[in-house]
Amino acid sequence: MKKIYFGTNLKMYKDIRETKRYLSDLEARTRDISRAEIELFVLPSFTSLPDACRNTDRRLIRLGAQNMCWEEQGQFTGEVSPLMLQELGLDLVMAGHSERRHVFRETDKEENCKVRSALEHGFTALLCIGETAEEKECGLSDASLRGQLLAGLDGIWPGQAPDLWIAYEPVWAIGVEGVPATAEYAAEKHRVIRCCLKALLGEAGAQVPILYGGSVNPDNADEFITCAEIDGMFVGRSAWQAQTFEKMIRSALAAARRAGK
Ligand SMILES: O=C(CO)COP(=O)(O)O
Repeated sequence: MKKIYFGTNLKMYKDIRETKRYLSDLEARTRDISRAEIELFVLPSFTSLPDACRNTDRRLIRLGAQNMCWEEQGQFTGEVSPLMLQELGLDLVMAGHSERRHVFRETDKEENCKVRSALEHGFTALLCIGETAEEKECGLSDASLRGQLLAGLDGIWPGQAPDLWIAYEPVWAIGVEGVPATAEYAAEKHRVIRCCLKALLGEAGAQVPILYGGSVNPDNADEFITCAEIDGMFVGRSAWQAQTFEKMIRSALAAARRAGK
């Protein structure tokens, strides 16, 4: 029985009070699901993190940051350092979300610095990768994914693989304008990613969880999760109501087990 990963990125939504209410609701609703079966995580806004950390049972919901600076301290106005996140006792740090790469123009090199720093500071690092619509149209999806992995994981060694998660989020599939990938397409790209992880990290690369994200919703989650290649779901909009997320988790988990996962 494989552990199934379910996570949500709250992006720039929910204030401190809303985040607190959401987390306690999600915690209560999913308490009975064995954490040997699922890994549940939430990435709130920076301002909500201290309160979220104080009030959440971290055995039930792991908490992470949506972004982080790779430097410990210095003249980096507006950035949040790994030491500051360590103070909160966070579990994970995300790097390379499509909105960071494409709205804020972050580079592969920067994502790599963040992944390295997150791992060095004892966090689980969640590296997001995904091709753009143009790359897909030009048949460059696989090359783009390989490139982002090669650059993003530069300097990472197999011993660090147990603390590494990957999210495959095609840029064209994310957000209100996004069109979800078909499960078949997502599974195919997960195979490309797995192959690359093995080439980079050897056998340790075979164990790194790969999550799919991009317009996951209650109608398509079961189909994604029944694919052998897909280890979990990374959800935006459809997870921001605890009740909807709970239903999605229960349904997807049951579908995964029926599929023999
Ligand atoms: O960006 C995402 C998760 O990080 C996905 O967002 P949506 O599920 O809203 O498309």
